[in-house]
Amino acid sequence: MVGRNEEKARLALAAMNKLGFGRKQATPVLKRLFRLFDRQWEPIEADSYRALAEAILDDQLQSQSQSQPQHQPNGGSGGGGGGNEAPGQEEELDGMPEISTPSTTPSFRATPPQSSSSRTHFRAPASASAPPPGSTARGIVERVVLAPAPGAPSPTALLTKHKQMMDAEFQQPAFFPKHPNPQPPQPVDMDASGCWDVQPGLILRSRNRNRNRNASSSSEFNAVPPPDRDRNPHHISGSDKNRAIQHHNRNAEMPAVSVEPTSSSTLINGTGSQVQEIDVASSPGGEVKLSLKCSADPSKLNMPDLEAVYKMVEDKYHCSDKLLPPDFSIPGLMAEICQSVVQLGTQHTVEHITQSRTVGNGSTSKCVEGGSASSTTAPQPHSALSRTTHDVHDISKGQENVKIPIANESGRGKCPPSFSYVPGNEVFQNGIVNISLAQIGAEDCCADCFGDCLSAPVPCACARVTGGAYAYTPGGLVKPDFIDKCVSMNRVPEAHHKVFCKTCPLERSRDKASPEPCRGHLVRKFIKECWSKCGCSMRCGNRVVQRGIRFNLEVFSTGNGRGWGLRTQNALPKGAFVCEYAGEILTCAEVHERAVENMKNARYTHAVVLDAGWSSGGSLKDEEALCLDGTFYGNVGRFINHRCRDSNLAMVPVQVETPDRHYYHVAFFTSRKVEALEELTWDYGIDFDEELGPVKVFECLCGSKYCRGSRRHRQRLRNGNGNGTGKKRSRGDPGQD
Ligand SMILES: C[S@@+](CC[C@H](N)C(=O)[O-])C[C@H]1O[C@@H](n2cnc3c(N)ncnc32)[C@H](O)[C@@H]1O
Repeated sequence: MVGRNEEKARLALAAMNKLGFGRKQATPVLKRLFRLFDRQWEPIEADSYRALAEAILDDQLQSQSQSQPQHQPNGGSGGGGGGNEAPGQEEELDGMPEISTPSTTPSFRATPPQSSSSRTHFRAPASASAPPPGSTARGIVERVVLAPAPGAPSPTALLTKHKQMMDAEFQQPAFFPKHPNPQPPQPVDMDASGCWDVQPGLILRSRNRNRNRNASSSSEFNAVPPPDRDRNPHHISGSDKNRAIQHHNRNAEMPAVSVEPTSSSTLINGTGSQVQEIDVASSPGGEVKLSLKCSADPSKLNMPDLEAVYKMVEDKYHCSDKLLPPDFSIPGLMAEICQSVVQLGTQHTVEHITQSRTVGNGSTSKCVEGGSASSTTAPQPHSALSRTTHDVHDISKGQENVKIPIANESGRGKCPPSFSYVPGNEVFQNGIVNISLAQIGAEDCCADCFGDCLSAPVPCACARVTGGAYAYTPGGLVKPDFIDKCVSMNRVPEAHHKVFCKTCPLERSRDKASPEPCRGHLVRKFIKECWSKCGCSMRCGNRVVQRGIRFNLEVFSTGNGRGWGLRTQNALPKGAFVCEYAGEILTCAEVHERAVENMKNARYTHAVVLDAGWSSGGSLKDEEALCLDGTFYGNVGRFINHRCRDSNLAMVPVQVETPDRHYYHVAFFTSRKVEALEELTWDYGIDFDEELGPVKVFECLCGSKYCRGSRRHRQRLRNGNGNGTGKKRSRGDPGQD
């Protein structure tokens, strides 16, 4: 074993030698690391001996700071830089071969410059350098280096980790960039205590690091001095709290930057642990120091092993299905680390990570997501549903025929709010959807057909719904005249036939005791597709919607206040099926309840009323008055934004599984040719002036010249000088109930 160690040590020292570290300097550090890593070579050899090189660099810096009188710790010998070893620890790597230092200049030399004024370091104030009273034990300094992430980053790649045993005298852990800078850095004296706060309570002044050196002691920081705003030229008000904040140190020579985590990155799990502070300090020499502060009940906290913390965080990310969650962010990752420190550090009171699998900015990873594989979604309150991460490469996670990426032009890793992707509708709770083969009579299907109904000489029974002619062309498009009629229904609803319920379930859902009179429901044109009882094949031209999305779509951030939107990657002809609006099938009453609840949480309910087949004079039972809610379970249809009048999509009710018109598919077809990358929009048919009690209608930002929901337009109507058409009912608005 000694022979193997000898050889390993020889190679390690040779590698260090190439970096300009002599044997004398490298050997003691190597010995320390060897012991620290339980005599394992793997962590030492990893990344071309990176841990070793960094530890040597640390030693160099430490020994330099030790040599500075103002930072000389009280007593104790120099640190590891000179290779001082505790007695009795020499023998571990006996037989280490002598390696001569080459006289040639190495590719980069990490040897510190001669004078302390020409090096860069971060150091605690002199007063903070003294070891805590009575402290003689070796402390553990644990460092997290956020490494640059070339290519697709992984949490493991982002975190380079090593631990370094340090003597108690080593009070000033130095922070380095990942690679030593070949150019000697500019002289910097980074007195962290010189950084001030601009936001008391949010960003704290740097603290006495020495207090937190004992691994088993609880965290203790210096009290926060009041901010000296007069002296701070960069005071930023609370409204700017998500921005990077410039701090200046007291002598205003060395800038430091403090970055607060965004509010979402501090939304952590039930342990209540959050990143209270993320400080980023930079020096003109290009060095950057990051520090995290999180807090836990000091009476319960025992500093956990950093490896365990890393493992906990890595486990969470591995659970996010190989890809990083789309809402991945560095502050989110830091939050995970803080959270894991606290969780592990207080493990005797908090269960291990099975309780919490949050990743990124608080989204729950897929591996614990309940999902919705069954045809009925869970009846628990949705506010309590766990959150789902999105796959930026395909928001449908493989559930559609095509991948539907989330375009992220801003490059900031932004992501749509969490919801569970379902390619088709799911019954929530009380809604009755009568889907049974027995219900499909001979008149509702074409059992005798074969192959493609569209190529048969006589249209089949399924075409009866569309007047005996198929709505689709052999090329799979909806015929232009059919689409035009659907469009016209949205553009001039008053010119189309409406039915009026005796007692309207929509009104009942809002006020059961004394519902308002029905405001009418447009009688829409349906398409009936062939289905299971039909004799034709799946390739029959009368099966379009049921075959799913065919065109390449993408979800994108509109960037103009309308949130996320849907667009096509390629040009689309008129009449092309884009997608359906899928979601939970709820009764109108259930949706209204949800909408009111969501409103309290400043969240819109994305629901569409399935009233296209409500018949005249009837009195629909509550459980038959259905809606589709895509808020929590939905497909890409939930991203289609509203555009007043000249939208490029038309909504068509399509019957697939049942002739019962209380339930149908809400299918979107292009109402005209659409250009590549053009946003896909639909006129929700909203009356923006309608009062819906607690449920608010959004202010329309569609930009159409026909816009009826902009603030200006509504103001004009209120002032009486608009040409409003009077009150009309909003029916298909996925932005309200
Ligand atoms: C079905 S969702 C559409 C997707 C949504 N933009 C998102 O980010 O999830 C409907 C919601 O989008 C927003 N929205 C849609 N069209 C809009 C428009 N023209 N102007 C302003 N907001 C709009 C409203 O908040 C509405 O409640």
